[in-house]
Amino acid sequence: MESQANITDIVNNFPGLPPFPDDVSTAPLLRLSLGKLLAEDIHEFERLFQASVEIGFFYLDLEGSQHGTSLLRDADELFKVGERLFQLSLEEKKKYDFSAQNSYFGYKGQGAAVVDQQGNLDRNEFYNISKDDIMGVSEPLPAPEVLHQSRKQTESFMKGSHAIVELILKILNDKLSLPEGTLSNLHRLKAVSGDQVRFIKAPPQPADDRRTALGQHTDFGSVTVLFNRLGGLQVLPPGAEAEWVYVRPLPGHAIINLGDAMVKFTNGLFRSNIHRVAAPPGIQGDSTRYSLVYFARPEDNVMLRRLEGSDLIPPIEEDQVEEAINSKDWIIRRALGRRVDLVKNVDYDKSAGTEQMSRRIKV
Ligand SMILES: O=C(O)CCC(=O)C(=O)O
Ligand SMILES: [Fe+2]
Repeated sequence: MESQANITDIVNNFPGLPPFPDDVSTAPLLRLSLGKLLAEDIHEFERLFQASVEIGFFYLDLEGSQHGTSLLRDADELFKVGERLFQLSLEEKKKYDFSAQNSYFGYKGQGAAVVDQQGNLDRNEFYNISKDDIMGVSEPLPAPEVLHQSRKQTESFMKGSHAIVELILKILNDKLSLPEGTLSNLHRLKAVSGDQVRFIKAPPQPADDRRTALGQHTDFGSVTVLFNRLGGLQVLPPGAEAEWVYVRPLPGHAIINLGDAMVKFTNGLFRSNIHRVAAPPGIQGDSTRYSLVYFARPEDNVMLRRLEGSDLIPPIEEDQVEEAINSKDWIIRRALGRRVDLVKNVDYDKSAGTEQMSRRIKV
């Protein structure tokens, strides 16, 4: 992996927010450029492939291309929407908790999910907006006025993020020498899928009781486009001896990571790295943390199994059994399986993803 020297030359902190401390360990993620990927820079394609195999997380520099700067503008607007959304009363927000209908769209209150095997509860709120709702592929869900008013911005952010996902999938498809369009045909913008935008708010935690706000997990889908501004996101690099390290937020960048579906499609060639959200480090811990995420997932009926057609994808081993599960069922199991308000006795392991495979520890 590259050293972090290449990020010291950019503006490291977000205006109006306390700085990320210099004395905590950070993940040396590759910093890729959207402009270079769009210009078909083959060295940049190679780095994307490398990041997908080695850790499954990287920064994407969005400055310097029109697509990137317009996505950054949309993200800025939606950060403001997220603040207004979470300011609504709890009573109002709870009207949009659709989990009882087996849906992971809408509101999730703080403390609704367990974050570890000990049963500790999460410390953040979510609001998930369905791509299909915004794109007119499904019936619109009830939503608070602030979200009705920002539908156009949400649509623009979704399209911009989805286009980045498509670009990444196309490059990885070519790198794997899969038949043209294999990956993008499983992620069509107008097909029914669990793609969503997520707003997250984590309030400051008491100084003497700072814990995990969002439990360790791998993302469920294919490609995640994440915007955050305060530290707190941590990744667990591969290997038995690995320790949690922070991902330092960088202005002008998205953090991109691969999810379980990409691990399954490539039978473990690509990684879906384990990550979690801890309290923001140092003086950042006194501020409210917001994130904005676009999760791209395979279309609902896509089976999550090894793809045929690439010599680079390892074959299924003799003692390996592939579970027959489609994208929709996988996501519901993972998204709702750790909800204490829905499941009587949460079986933490039953709703696990590809963590074991991603840790690259042979058992
Ligand atoms: O808030 C963040 O930085 C990460 C959130 C995350 O990992 C998720 O929502 O899956
Ligand atoms: Fe995540």
